[in-house]
Amino acid sequence: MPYPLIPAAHLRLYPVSAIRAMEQASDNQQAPVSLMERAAAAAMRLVTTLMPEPGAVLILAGPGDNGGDAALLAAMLASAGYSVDICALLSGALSADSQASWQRCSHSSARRIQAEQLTAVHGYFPYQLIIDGLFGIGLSRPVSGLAADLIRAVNRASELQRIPVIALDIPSGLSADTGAVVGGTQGIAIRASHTLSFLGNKPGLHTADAKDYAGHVIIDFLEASVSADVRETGVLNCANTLPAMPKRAGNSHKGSFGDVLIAGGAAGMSGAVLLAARTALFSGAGRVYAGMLEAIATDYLHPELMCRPLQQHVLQKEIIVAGPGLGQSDSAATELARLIAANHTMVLDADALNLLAQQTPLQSALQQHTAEKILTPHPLEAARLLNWTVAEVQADRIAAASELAHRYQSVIILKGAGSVLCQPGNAQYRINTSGNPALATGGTGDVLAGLCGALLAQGLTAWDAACLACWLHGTAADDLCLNGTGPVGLTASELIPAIRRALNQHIALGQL
Ligand SMILES: NC(=O)C1=CN([C@@H]2O[C@H](COP(=O)(O)OP(=O)(O)OC[C@H]3O[C@@H](n4cnc5c(N)ncnc54)[C@H](OP(=O)(O)O)[C@@H]3O)[C@@H](O)[C@H]2O)[C@H](O)CC1
Ligand SMILES: [K+]
Repeated sequence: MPYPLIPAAHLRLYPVSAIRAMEQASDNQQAPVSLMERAAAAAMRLVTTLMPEPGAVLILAGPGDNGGDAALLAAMLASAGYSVDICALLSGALSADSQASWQRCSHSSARRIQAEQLTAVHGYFPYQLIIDGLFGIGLSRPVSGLAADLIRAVNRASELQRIPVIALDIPSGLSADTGAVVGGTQGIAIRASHTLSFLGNKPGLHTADAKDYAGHVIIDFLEASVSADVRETGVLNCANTLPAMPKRAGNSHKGSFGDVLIAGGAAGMSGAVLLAARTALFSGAGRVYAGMLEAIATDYLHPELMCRPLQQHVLQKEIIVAGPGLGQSDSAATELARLIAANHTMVLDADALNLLAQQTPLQSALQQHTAEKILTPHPLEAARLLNWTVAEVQADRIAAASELAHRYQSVIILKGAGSVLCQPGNAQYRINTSGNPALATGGTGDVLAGLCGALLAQGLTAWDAACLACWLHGTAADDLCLNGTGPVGLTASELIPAIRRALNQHIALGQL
C-alpha cells in the first residue's frame, strides 16, 4: 500500500541519541505531566480506538521505562473496565517515573501473571489484545532467556489467533536505530500489528526487519516541542517528499528529454538490457540505446529501442546505465572502463558493481569520474563493495549506505525492504516507504536502473532521480498488488507500464 499522506514532522527520522536529548529537554522543563504519563495516555487513546468495548488485554512490561509506560497503561485500562493481566520482567532499580507507574498499577485491578504461565501455554491465549512494553530504546543486547521465551510464545499466539499486538515505542528486540533484530538470527523480537512510537519517528521502524515487526507505525510527539539543536538524521521518502519533474515545454522535441545508453548484455543476458531500456523509454527518455556486449537482440515489441553492439556505440553525451546483464568477463571490464572514462552522468548496477568491487583500476577510474553517479547495490553487492559481510550490511543499512556514498562519492540506493538512499557530503539519508515483496524477483533491479537513467536524462539531479525512481518503482509494485498482479508472480515487465502510470500521476498531481 502507498504510504498515507502524513504531516512533514512524521517524516523526520531521529536516532536514539536525539530522542534522548528531547527527553532530557522535556525533563528540564519540569512539565506538570511527565512524558511517561503522556505516553501511557497516548497508548490508552490507541487502545480505546482499536477496542472501544472493554475486553481482555495482556500487557508485557520490562525493567525500564518502556515497562513503566506499560504499567501505567495497565492501571488506566483497568480503571476503564478492561480485564488486564500484566506480566512483569523486572530487574534492578526503577526510575522515579516507573516507580510511580508500578504503584498505580498495583493499586488497580490489573492482575500480575508470571511469564512461565504464558510460556507454558501451547493452546489458546485468552486475550483480545496484547501490549508490548518489554524493551524500548534502552535495549542494549539481544533478548535471551525468559524474555525470549515470552516473546516466542506471544508471537506464536498472536499469529495463530490473529490477536493484535501494540508495541510501545518500538517492538521489543528491534533496534530503533537500524531496524535489525538485535542479535541477528540469534535474536528475537515482538511481531507487532501496530507500533505507537513516542517523541519522534525512528529509522528502525522503516527498514531492514521493521517491515516484518513494526506493523502500522503511529507517532505521538507527546506534545514535546523539538528544540532547534535536536536534528533529524533522515526522512522518509514518500509521496510528499518527492522532487517534481521538470515541466515539458510545448516547444520540445526528442532531444529535449535526453539520451540513455543501457550497457550490458553478456551472452544469455540480453533480457536485463531490454528491461532497463524499455523502462527508460516508458519513463520519458528521448532516445534509448540498448548496448549489448555479446547478446545482440532486437526488441520487436519496442522497435523504438536502438539495439547495437556495445563496443560499436560511439559515446556522445548520453546518460549511461552500466551493468544490467553485463557479466564479469575481461571484455565487460574493458567496456566498463571505457564508459567510466567518458565521465558522463552514470548509473552503476549489477555486474558493473561486482566488477567495481573486484578491480582496483576501476575503483581508481571512478575516483577520477567527476560527473554525478548513482550506485544501486542490493545487500550482497553492497557487501562486496565495502568488503563487509551481508550480515554486517543488514545489521546497519544506514551506516552501510552512508559509507558507500562516502567511499564511492556517489548517490547510493541500498535496495531491500526499506531501501536506504544516501548521497556524498550530506549525512541526511532517506528511507523509501513504497514497495513490497512482489519486487523480490529477477529483473526488477534492471527496471530500477533504467528508470534512474531516464529521470537523469530528463534533467533531475542524481539525488532527485534516485529518490523519485525508488518511490515510483515501489509504488508501481504496490498498485499492481492492489489489483491482483502480485504479490505472487509479478514480473519485472509488468512493472514498466505501471511505472509510467505512476510517473504521469506524479506529474499531474504536481500541476494541480
Ligand atoms: N525517551 C522518551 O521519549 C520516553 C521514554 N519513555 C519510555 O522509556 C523507554 C526507554 O526507557 P529505558 O528505561 O531507557 O529503556 P528500556 O525500557 O527500553 O529498557 C532498559 C532496561 O532494559 C534492560 N535491558 C536492555 N536490554 C536488555 C535485554 N536484551 N535483556 C534484558 N534486559 C535488557 C536494561 O538493563 P541494562 O542492564 O542494559 O541497564 C534496562 O534495565 C522508551 O522506549 C519509552 O517507551 C517514556 O516513558 C516516554 C518518553
Ligand atoms: K516495546
